[in-house]
Amino acid sequence: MSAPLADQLDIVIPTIRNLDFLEEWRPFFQPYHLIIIQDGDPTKRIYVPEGYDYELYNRNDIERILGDKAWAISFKDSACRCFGFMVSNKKYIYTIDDDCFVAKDPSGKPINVLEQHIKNLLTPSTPFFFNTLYDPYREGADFVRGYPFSLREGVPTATSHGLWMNIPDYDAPTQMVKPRERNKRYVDAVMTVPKGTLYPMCGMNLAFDRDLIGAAMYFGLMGEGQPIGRYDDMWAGWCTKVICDHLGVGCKTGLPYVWHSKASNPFTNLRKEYKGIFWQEEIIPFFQNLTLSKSSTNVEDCYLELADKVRKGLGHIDPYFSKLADGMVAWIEGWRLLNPPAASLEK
Ligand SMILES: O=c1ccn([C@@H]2O[C@H](COP(=O)(O)OP(=O)(O)O[C@H]3O[C@@H](CO)[C@H](O)[C@H]3O)[C@@H](O)[C@H]2O)c(=O)[nH]1
Ligand SMILES: [Mn+2]
Repeated sequence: MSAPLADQLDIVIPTIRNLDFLEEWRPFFQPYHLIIIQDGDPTKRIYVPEGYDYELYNRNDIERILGDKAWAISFKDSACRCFGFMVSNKKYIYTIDDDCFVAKDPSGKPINVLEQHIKNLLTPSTPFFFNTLYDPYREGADFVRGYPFSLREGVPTATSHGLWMNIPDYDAPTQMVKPRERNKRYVDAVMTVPKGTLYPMCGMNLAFDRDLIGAAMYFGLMGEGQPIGRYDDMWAGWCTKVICDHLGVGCKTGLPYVWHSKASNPFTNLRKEYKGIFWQEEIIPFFQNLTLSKSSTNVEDCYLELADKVRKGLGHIDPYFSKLADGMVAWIEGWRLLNPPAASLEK
């Protein structure tokens, strides 16, 4: 099996259950280093299948490493995975949920998600003009007639958002009215999300370039003690997309697919996400109308400017958003603590 960039990519897995799913992924994942974020009870022992190279962090580790900034990392929510993005020192991250397994393409061939995500990340994005034949850099495709040649070089790709066969990532209301709906449709396409368009980024099967967008991949304040859950990846998706648009880098969605095996409880999910369902009707226009200043030329500065705009622009909805803005600042402080600029390392 191919294991591209095995020395440049970490796999981040949040888990509050177990890691048995890694047995099925072994042919594809074993060459890579894993960063496991153990959520919930830190005294519980999580078994990692033999033969994997990994580091594992539980809540005690997060508190020990981040100290007075640890509060910004969620507890009892998959949002905890972003701590893995912070501690990694690799250029690329792939994150996957522990109930996602190897899917098969229409020919029955098992899908090597890392191979496809890396292809997506290493080929340019086309956010400024939509190519109707989808990914023009793919074997057997190209830019179609009328596509401006001045734009055909594309821009660097920051994120690669994969999809899911079987259990789709639906919100609780949709899941409640369509409990038996399964995604059986394999769409053989990768496309760039156009500039100025937001998208619902799901953390289930996601890869990104840490150098290009890692510092904005904060999954927010969710789970225990918070008024909202299951909007962790959505929050990160909105923040990263406006910053990618500002910095002129791209976000792709489509291939590869994973097999999402388990539907979480829609009633529990409704309790977690209901505030998000009506808050997002104000949050999304906020992001759609947001512009970042020209002086914000790197991800960290963009993110701190965004935190300030969140405090001012969303604080009226609920005091939660001021706390979330504080969390965004604490996240960058933690990011800088664990990822000091290269120059400061030379001293
Ligand atoms: O308290 C928790 C709950 C879960 N996890 C780990 O996070 C992922 C996703 O958990 P699960 O599969 O139960 O949730 P889904 O509803 O299928 O996930 C979708 O909703 C998003 C919620 O944010 C999530 O990213 C989507 O994939 C598993 O690995 C759990 O073990 C946790 O760490 N803490
Ligand atoms: Mn799941």
